[in-house]
Amino acid sequence: MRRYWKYAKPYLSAFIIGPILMIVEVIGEVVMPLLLSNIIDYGVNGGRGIYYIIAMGVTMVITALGMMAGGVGGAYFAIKASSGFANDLRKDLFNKIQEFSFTNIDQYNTGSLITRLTNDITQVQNMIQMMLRLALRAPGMLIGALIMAFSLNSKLALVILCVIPLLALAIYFILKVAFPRFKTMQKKLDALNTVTQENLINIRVVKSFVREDYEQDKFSKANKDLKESTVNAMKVVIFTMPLMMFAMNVTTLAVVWFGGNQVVAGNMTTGVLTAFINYVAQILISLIMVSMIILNSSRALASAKRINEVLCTDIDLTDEKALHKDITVQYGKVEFKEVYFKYYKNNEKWVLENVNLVINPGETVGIIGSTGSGKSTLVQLIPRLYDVDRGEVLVDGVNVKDYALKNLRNGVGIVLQKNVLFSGTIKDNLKWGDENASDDEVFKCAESAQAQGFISSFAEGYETELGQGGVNVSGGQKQRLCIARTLLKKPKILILDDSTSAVDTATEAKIRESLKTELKDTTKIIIAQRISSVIDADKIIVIDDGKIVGVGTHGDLMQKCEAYNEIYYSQMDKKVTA
Ligand SMILES: Nc1ncnc2c1ncn2[C@@H]1O[C@H](COP(=O)(O)OP(=O)(O)OP(=O)(O)O)[C@@H](O)[C@H]1O
Repeated sequence: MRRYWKYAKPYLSAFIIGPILMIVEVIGEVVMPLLLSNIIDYGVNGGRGIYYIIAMGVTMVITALGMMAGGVGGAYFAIKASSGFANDLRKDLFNKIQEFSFTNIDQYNTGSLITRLTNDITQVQNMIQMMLRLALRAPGMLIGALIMAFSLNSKLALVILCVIPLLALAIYFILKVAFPRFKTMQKKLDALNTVTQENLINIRVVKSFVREDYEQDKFSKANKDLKESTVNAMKVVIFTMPLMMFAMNVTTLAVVWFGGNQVVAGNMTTGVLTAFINYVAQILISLIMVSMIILNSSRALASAKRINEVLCTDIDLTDEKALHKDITVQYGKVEFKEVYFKYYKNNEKWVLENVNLVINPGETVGIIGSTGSGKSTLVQLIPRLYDVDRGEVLVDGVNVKDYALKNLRNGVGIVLQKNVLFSGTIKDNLKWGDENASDDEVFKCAESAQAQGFISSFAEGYETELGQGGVNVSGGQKQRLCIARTLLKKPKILILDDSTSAVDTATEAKIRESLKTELKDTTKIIIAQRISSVIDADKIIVIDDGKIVGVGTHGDLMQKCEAYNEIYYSQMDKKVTA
């Protein structure tokens, strides 16, 4: 609750004025039946005449207008407060996700995060809006109508009191059943969002594998699960309304029966009975409102817990304890000292084991190894995308944990293996590396990444709009744009994680050449599948099953590293066969 108070505070005036205005409506609702009873008893039956009836009628119209103003104002402030609250909460939730480390991101699936950012917040917003409109109105109406009913005829009012505990008990049981069902419903919505999102992102793969039927079945199942869990939860809600109506009708019948007898016996007037029936209706309607508030709150509570889960996630990778927050990467020296790492902390096997390594400023270092040997994992430790479990990674002699994350990552440019572009123009995408870069700088980096040629061939050049994820450029073009984007960052350490795999060898050689001549002082770490991509490197690191099994130039490794020889000859064989 303390967490949510923060979001209510900026809208405190709306949170207070809204319910107060709703009270105006309640007062009107309580007064109206009394005015009606006066018209019947004193105007019609009591013979006070037409002017009395008109005066009462006018009072009723004025009261109704007041009620309308209160209702509209109350609703307006309720909407203002609840949407402001939801807006700020959504923003904070999104910001929190931006702070997530890679490990945190691995914990949640994207569909679930989308549900939490959208539907779950909407549930909380609806609950707040409902609360502000009804939280004072329902109890106000209940108490007001009860007082009026007792003051009109206390014996008859006892009939109403009998039904209240029964209803309260029924609501309690309904809620007990409803809460877990709402929780399940939100989980099913997560699953549906995940299936939908995965399908839409990978629609081209689905089509190329002709797996539409399979995907349709998968979607239908998730959709059916959601439908069933919704029906299951709503059954409880469906049951609430008729139960309330039943109680209302039985109570009204009892009041008409006992009240009617009193009218016949001359102990009660028709006007009072009419007013009484109105109050009974108000009492039961307010009970329905209370039950709706509670029911909706239980749904919103399930959502609030899910939102809280994200907000309370411990960010396992922060720079809070960094000792040198103000320093930046100056030279680009990288050292690994007895580094051990694994993704799943309960696993026995290390993904990286006892890694010791020194990469000097300005060096070009190639990393070679079989798939899954740990190459990407190794380089991701440099900009602290993951933290080591044992040992330390140093940049310019300082532990990466002691840098401000922003400074470290500004100094280390990494082109990830699974890199994506964003919707927007090519220039927008490149400027992602440095939003203040001049056009000349953008052109220069595109040139170095060998992207200038194909960009100029597009009719719109740098203003060409890229589709979502960069769908309208080829794989190799996309890789070159990603490299250019990273070059704009002017990093001291440049890491290319298999970033030229889709680029032809001649273009790749040109990229290597331009990196060599134009980024002389930058430390370049290049992960590659092809030995030809790193053959000229100052140093090649060979990784096998998470361990470094060879470090040296191509010549050194050919002489002393068996694993390197295996890779080399397997690639030469392929070449000969090809
Ligand atoms: N996010 C992750 N969560 C859990 N395990 C992971 C994750 N990323 C990689 N792994 C595992 O860690 C090991 C090393 O993976 P890594 O991506 O570093 O290999 P790689 O040498 O770069 O492979 P490739 O050449 O195929 O890109 C593999 O066994 C892989 O399954």
